[in-house]
Amino acid sequence: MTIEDRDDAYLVTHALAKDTLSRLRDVSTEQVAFRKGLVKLGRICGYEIIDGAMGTEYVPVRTPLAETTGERVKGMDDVVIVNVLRAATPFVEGLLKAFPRAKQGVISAGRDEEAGMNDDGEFPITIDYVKLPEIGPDDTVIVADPMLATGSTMCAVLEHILAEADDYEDLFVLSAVSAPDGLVRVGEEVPDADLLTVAIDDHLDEDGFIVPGLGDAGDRAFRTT
Ligand SMILES: O=P(O)(O)OC[C@H]1O[C@H](OP(=O)(O)OP(=O)(O)O)[C@H](O)[C@@H]1O
Ligand SMILES: O=c1cc[nH]c(=O)[nH]1
Ligand SMILES: [Mg+2]
Repeated sequence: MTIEDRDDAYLVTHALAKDTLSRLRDVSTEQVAFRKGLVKLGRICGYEIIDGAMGTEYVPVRTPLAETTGERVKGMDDVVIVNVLRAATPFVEGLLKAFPRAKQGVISAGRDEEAGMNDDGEFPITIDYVKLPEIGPDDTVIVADPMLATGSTMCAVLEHILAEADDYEDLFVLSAVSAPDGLVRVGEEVPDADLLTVAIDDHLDEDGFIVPGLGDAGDRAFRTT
């Protein structure tokens, strides 16, 4: 397993995850390669969640030659993936390669960049659309957003999810790059969530961007400015 348990989060340490994230960070990686990189990273993270959190059960298998015992991943039909629009869309596309039968939720959330960060390091968040599947006690819920900066978006998103779902098997917050501030904030506000990320970066700049980070993930994937 290539997940490292730290005090503030679980780190996905798979070599391919690090390689893919480094290409995403590169300023010369253009839109198509950036989007494909997010898809790839989502798939790798999905496999890591399967390996680290889901486990297998024994099943009888008949090969062309004999009866034998095989293993099957448990709980693949009890997975909920929440796509935090918009930057998570390619990331979720990759996750769905690992969890093809996942139930899917969508929450459209955006930071009010014009209002800016307040003195507590928080952004006002606008939530425009929420559509979630039914979430039950057997479900592994994965809330995906490639960037966890101040944590304002994720806290607002989790508030909506928890208002509709009070019982689940596991709740993962999955990001590609996290800032220490965001991890602390989400960890304090939703202690029940397991925070999973590929990298924990150094700090936030005065505009609330992760440094070194990878810039604005939504803009780079969707070619907006
Ligand atoms: O932790 P926070 O400080 O809240 O920042 C993280 C959020 O910022 C980005 O979204 P953005 O608001 O840029 O929307 P977009 O996905 O449409 O680009 C990113 O995808 C996160 O949702
Ligand atoms: O660094 C950041 C912070 C928020 N959103 C992004 O896309 N990048
Ligand atoms: Mg953005």
